[in-house]
Amino acid sequence: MCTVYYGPVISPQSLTDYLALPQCLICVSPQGNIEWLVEDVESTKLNDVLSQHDYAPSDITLIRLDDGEFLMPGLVDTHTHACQVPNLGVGGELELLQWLDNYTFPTEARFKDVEYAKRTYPHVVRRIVNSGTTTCCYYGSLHLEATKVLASLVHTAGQRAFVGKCNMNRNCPSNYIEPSVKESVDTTLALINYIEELPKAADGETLLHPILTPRFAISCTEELLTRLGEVAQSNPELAIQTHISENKSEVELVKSLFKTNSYAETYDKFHLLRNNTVLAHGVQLTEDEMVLIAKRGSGVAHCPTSNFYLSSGMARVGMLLDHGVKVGLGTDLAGGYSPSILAEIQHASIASKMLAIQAVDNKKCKCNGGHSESSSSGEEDGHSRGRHGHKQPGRFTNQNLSIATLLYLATLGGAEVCCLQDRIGSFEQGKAFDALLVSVREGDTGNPAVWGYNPDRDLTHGVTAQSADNNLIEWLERFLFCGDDRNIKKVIVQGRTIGGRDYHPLR
Ligand SMILES: O=c1[nH]c(=O)c2nc[nH]c2[nH]1
Ligand SMILES: [Zn+2]
Repeated sequence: MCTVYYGPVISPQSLTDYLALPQCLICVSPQGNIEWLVEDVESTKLNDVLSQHDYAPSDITLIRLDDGEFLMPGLVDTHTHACQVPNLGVGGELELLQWLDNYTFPTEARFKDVEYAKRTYPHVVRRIVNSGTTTCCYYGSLHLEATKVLASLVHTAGQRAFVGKCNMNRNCPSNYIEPSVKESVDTTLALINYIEELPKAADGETLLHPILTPRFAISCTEELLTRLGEVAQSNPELAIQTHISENKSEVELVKSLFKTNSYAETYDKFHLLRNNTVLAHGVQLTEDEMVLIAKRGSGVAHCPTSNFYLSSGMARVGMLLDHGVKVGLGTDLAGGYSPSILAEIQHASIASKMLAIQAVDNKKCKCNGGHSESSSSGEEDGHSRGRHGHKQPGRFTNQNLSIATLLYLATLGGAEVCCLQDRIGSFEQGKAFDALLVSVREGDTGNPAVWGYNPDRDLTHGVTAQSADNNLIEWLERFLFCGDDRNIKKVIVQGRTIGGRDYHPLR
């Protein structure tokens, strides 16, 4: 039986535009795909529309959204570390390389104990799902068995995901390092095989995918990257995730270890930059690297919470977009301290505003003469020069990210980074129904912030057609900036509810 949702719907369209449809009808097939969508349906016309699609009301399950509720595409987390969740919110006084040695490697080393993984990972996956993440790119630890536990849990939960086991055979502590290239590659292949052999839904599509996960260039020898590049080349569909250019000391170390001119060039040398590569961070990327990444079609996981927390800097998202690089958002737990992509939306917005403010300040300095050019995080910003010698920004460079752009990065942009844009990220006929049912009603959610403490706004008395689309735009904005998991009533993947406040599987 099909499920038909009726009510307000938000759906991204492009980096600069999204649909806010107050009275939308979405029909979801038993397989969880969007059969059809009708944008403007008055309540009185509901049965007419159903019968136009050859349905009698008894043929379908109708879910009418309550006042103050809306549907939006599920959030995509393009980069997180399941094995660092036990360390959330600790260690933020350090920068990347010291933080890895002092906090992160010891935390991940505990997953050698499979029983620890079995106790820990269920909470990790549940928390991430209930945060509204319908698709997630997970890093596991370097351990095969613990990462199989993670993969099985994600599979059972029904989340759309990529799960990878870290490859790391140098510059790591002796109790948390792979003993040989062979062991690293063999266990990687074993995990890929394990994930591919997990049971498939009879009529559904595969939600869980393996992903090649060289931790970062510093923790991999040339021989290991060569072998991983070969694995990648023999399997073009296999996704790849790694870190790139997060921190200045890291970038310098990579260039000296590999004798390359840039971090991106290093991965490219080993055939690891391609259209299904997810590159976390990119804070320090130069414009030449952006050009190369765009040429290879790789995507960047922008992780602003982590970038602020570990004092890495602010990724130039606008410039990446102007170079045609695909960009999504990532929580990067536990470099980031929130499992919610909403926190990344908020921090991405702030980071873009900081960059815009700095750009204006730098420009004023130049106009007054005498100051050297600087950019927030790189040594150059490389735009073509205008008549007065000022660099000319593109459409997004140095601009505040708009609500439309933030929404896009969190949904369809993330889907592009994962090469899943034909399946998820927006509501379109034929796509999978991966969605959130959001409520902004205070009484419903226990989150007064979203309702704005305004006694004159009483949704219980209904939304008028005239005011509805304005309200909807406002609801979205409030949810993105003041919302949290209390506002997410249902987390839906491939048509199936897998989490959210209303999800009580054991009852
Ligand atoms: O934010 C990060 N988290 C990590 O675990 C990591 N490893 C390498 N580089 C990293 N960056
Ligand atoms: Zn990371």
